[in-house]
Amino acid sequence: MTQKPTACLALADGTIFYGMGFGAVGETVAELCFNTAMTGYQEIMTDPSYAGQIITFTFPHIGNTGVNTDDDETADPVAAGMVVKWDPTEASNWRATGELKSWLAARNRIGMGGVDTRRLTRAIRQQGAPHVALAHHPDGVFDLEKLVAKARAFAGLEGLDLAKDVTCAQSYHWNEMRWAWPEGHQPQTQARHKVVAVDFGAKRNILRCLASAGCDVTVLPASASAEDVLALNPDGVFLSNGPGDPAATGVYAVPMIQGVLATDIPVFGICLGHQMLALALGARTIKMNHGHHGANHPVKDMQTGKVEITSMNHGFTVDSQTLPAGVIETHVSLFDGSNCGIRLDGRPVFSVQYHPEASPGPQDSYYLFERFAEAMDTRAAR
Ligand SMILES: NC(=O)CC[C@H](N)C(=O)O
Repeated sequence: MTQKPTACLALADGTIFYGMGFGAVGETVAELCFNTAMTGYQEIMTDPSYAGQIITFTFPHIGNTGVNTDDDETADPVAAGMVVKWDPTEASNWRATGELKSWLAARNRIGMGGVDTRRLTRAIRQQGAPHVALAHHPDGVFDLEKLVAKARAFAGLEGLDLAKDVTCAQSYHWNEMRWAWPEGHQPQTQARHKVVAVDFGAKRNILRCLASAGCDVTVLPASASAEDVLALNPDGVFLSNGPGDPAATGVYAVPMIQGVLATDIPVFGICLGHQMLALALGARTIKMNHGHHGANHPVKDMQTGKVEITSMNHGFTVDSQTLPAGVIETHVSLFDGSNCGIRLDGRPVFSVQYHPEASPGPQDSYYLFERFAEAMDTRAAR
């Protein structure tokens, strides 16, 4: 780096990384993770599950496709900041309607380029997701001691209910479908099933996938009780992804889920929804060393032996050792053997740790939305 650094990342262990700031000016503290996806930085930055985290992108060219008005997974970026190898260049893509840098600045998020992201990623893998302070000051003046102290003072994501910060304020209706079709799948143009989706920080493409599988979706805030959910007389209940510690959000969500499980209504959960379904069934969740964040994670379907390439974003995991009798492990990560899916024996209740809606990522797992719709068809036919 020949220019004077304008950004600085301080890890709680005292390690300092310098780079060039972009986006918003200021300071922020968070947990640091790395994401290995080669595309989809806009979807990643706006995934509500990233609340409380700064993302290191291992793919070096971030920003070159700009930003557009279609790819946000929620209204604002939710990740606390981004760290990249190269300073983003000007956008060059037919879909671009703006530049990453000004988009980040307008949304008050800090970016830092010119970083040795390989070294940083190794640090994350070795020490576990570190607590960090990220500063962007155009004058290049940093109080390093204060930044390290800020990073140390950050308590981390364990025990944090962040779903309450990113859930919708009020219930709403969703019927927008996907724009593109995964190969071999057909859109269901008739909404056949009334689904309640409980929003712990839902990505828009999940709601689109539900609509595309034939669901008429009513989204409820995370604080919804079982009575609120059942009052809508749903054909199926969906539990969304979301940020933070599943055990903390589970304090109020688990009783809701257990109330739903007392009926015969089909239930489908993704990521945080998967973790909290597991909690509701009596399992435990634990914090991972550095989590899984990327768009190429191989997962094995334990029933068929088939491997799916999946999109992932999680820092907690269901401890498969604690799955009670009657809860079947359906999917397992081929990277580390961690749990990636469960189902309740003999019941249309299932969930996955990964993201079948992709955004970004491969479309291998879209069948799960259709499986949910089929479960509702089966119940209706009884
Ligand atoms: N994408 C998600 O829903 C993330 C779930 C949870 N917050 C985790 O980090 O494990």
